[in-house]
Amino acid sequence: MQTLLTSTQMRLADEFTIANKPIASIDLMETAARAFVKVFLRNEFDTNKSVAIFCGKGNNGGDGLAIAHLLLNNGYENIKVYVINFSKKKSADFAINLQRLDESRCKKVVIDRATDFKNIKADIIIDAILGSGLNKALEGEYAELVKQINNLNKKVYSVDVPTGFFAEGRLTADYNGIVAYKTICFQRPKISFFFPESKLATKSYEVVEIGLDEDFVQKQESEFYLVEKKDIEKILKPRENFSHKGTYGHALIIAGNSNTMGAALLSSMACLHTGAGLTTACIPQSGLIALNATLPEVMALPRDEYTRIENPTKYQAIAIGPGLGISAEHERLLESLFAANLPLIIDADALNILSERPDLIEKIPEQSILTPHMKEFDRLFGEHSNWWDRLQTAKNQSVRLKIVIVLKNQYTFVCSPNGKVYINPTGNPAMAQGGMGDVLTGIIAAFVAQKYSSLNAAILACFVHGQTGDQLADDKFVVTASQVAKEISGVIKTMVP
Ligand SMILES: NC(=O)C1=CN([C@@H]2O[C@H](COP(=O)(O)OP(=O)(O)OC[C@H]3O[C@@H](n4cnc5c(N)ncnc54)[C@H](OP(=O)(O)O)[C@@H]3O)[C@@H](O)[C@H]2O)[C@@H](O)CC1
Ligand SMILES: Nc1ncnc2c1ncn2[C@@H]1O[C@H](COP(=O)(O)OP(=O)(O)O)[C@@H](O)[C@H]1O
Repeated sequence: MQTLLTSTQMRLADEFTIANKPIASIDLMETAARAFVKVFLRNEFDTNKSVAIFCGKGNNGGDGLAIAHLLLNNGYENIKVYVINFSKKKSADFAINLQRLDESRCKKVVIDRATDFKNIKADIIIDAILGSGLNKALEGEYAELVKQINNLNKKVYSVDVPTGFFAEGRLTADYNGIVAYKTICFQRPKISFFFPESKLATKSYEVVEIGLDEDFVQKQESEFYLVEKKDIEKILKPRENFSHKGTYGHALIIAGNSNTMGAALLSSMACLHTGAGLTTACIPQSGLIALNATLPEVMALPRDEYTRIENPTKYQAIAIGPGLGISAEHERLLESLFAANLPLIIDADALNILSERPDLIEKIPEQSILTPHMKEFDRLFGEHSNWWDRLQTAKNQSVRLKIVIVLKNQYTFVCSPNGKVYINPTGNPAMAQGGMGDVLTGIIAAFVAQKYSSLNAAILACFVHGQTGDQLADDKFVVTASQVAKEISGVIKTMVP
């Protein structure tokens, strides 16, 4: 897992590295600038293009000055630096790099007022005005300048973080910072990049190593971790010699209704392909033919209005909700399962039933896994106007109820009862189609059946679900839920030891 750091912690890592490694502050800045330029040149190899570099007077601006120098040395002839002189203060490394630049042949203009700023002819803009030192929203001259830069409609590369964008904390819809084409950020992604609101600030981001002490960075106390493939490879267990279907658990999927049988089929199919030893689908009578015809490996437990799950302990995992439908019978079914006090996987309509019964929320068995998307989450725990607040609620509720909340999104947040948030990096917009969540539920059920802890099952499931979608999207515009369900097994095979 990559530990994600706040801006303050990044500054500490910077100080620690300078104090403990044989590298001076100005050289660390040079390393950061080099790392930026490497990615920049890979994206923009036509050195005939003209580049305007906007530099504030802090360390972000210092990076910008060093970048100007490096681009000149890499064949870019048409570079112009705009020094934003709105503040008297300047950082020491900015001052050193400004002197170096003055001694070079680089063109430089000082902007004292946003009104000094004339139409810029450059093909590309590099934004190094303000970085992670941002301490309040942009206003006055800065806001005006940024507005004018955005109005140029040029391709903007931001250094470390778009000017005006908070690297962590609440993001609002009235964002007035730089709109970047790409942000090349240092050592770790910014926590804010994982929130949907970040699309207002940058189309994409790329992280570059700048030589900060990795050990120090990794050991920082954090609430946020980014899951990596190597974590998944560590958690996944191989199929053992002499194992049999009983070894890998029995999963029960309570799902589907007359018009939503597909949800039950998708969950069951995903459960099957993720390796549960046995899968039973608890579906209405009307779905039996469909189930038998499409998923012969799955057993059926016909569901009617009087259905109770006899002996729930015979299942190692019970998932409830996809396409279930909301009714008094289903409410009673959910309540009776809660009474058995076994951890459940709770999705879709089972979540919607809970949002009508706040008293039942208090009775969710510990270690259960809830898989809400944004709307289901807000129905359960109240409206949120931004994702930061929503995630704080998810974190608090996971701790309070001792459950795992899988808050689904492009980057899904897995919130654990220990207060940590594990961010899933896989998945893509080709997966934005109905049924994809049903597949995720089936995958989680299969991992729980195979005796992974609730937290590990959720982390594993989100990763392989997204990874399968990513692989399929290589040559597809859209990826369907059944395609993902069928391909999971192949993807797991590439990651299992
Ligand atoms: N840490 C690392 O690992 C490394 C970091 N590096 C680089 O350093 C960057 C961080 O640099 P930094 O700390 O000097 O701050 P930066 O963003 O340049 O801001 C400067 C000053 O602007 C001001 N200011 C803030 N908000 C404002 C507002 N809304 N409107 C107006 N003014 C505002 C504020 O001054 P104050 O308000 O306190 O007077 C602040 O001090 C980082 O993004 C990366 O590029 C690399 O070089 C090497 C490794
Ligand atoms: N743009 C996207 N990028 C990555 N994953 C996505 C994207 N859109 C949807 N997904 C994934 O697909 C699933 C959608 O779940 P959900 O909204 O419950 O779907 P449904 O109810 O239709 O089955 C989630 O796991 C989500 O992470």
